Amino acid sequence: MTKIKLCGLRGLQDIAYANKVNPDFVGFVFAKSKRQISPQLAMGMRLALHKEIVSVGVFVNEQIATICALVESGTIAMVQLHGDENEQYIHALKRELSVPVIKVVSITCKESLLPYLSSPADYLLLDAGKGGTGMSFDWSLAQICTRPFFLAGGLNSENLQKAIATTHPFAVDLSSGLEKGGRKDFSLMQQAVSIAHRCNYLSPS
Ligand SMILES: O=C(O)c1ccccc1NCC(=O)[C@H](O)[C@H](O)COP(=O)(O)O
Repeated sequence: MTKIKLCGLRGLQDIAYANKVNPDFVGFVFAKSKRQISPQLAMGMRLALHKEIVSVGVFVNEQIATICALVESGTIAMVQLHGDENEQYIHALKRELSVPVIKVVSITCKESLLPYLSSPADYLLLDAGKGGTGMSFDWSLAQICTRPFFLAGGLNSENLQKAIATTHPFAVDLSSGLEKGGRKDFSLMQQAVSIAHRCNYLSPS
């Protein structure tokens, strides 16, 4: 089984869909974006979400105190850093928190991953660009990733199986590919979870 994160959920309807399709993770975007939600809405969504599903907060160059408040309130149980956060920032965050941290790497060339292979983050997330863009990168560039990673960037139910077979991720992460008319679509969410959970590839550990 490959784990799956459904990112950019924006309201209680999306949570009702997630509870039915049962992903491993859902993502709440707190960064400035068309998918940004408030801490108050996120807390309401967390309360409505099944306990077994992990809620991940997505941030871009956020104040550490803001992230800590969301973890301490129980709104999120994992942190995704989608900006220019360096190792010093991640060490500082990890001194404050005991939840797992994901550092996003934007993959543009063969060398993109190299500086992150020894990152203090618990996981890397390989993406194509600034986040939630629906763009893919060249999956062959994931080959040098010697640690468990999330694969993201332009994934959808058409290309998901091939992406998993090519890169062997710990988990996949989708947002744009789950949307129709800018809103999450139940049947796209259901298809994506079913494909990921049927695939049995493990990333290196
Ligand atoms: O979704 C956004 O708008 C967003 C904005 C700023 C930082 C991150 C953001 N999203 C993160 C994600 O949705 C996923 O981690 C990933 O980038 C999936 O993207 P895609 O499936 O290509 O839409």
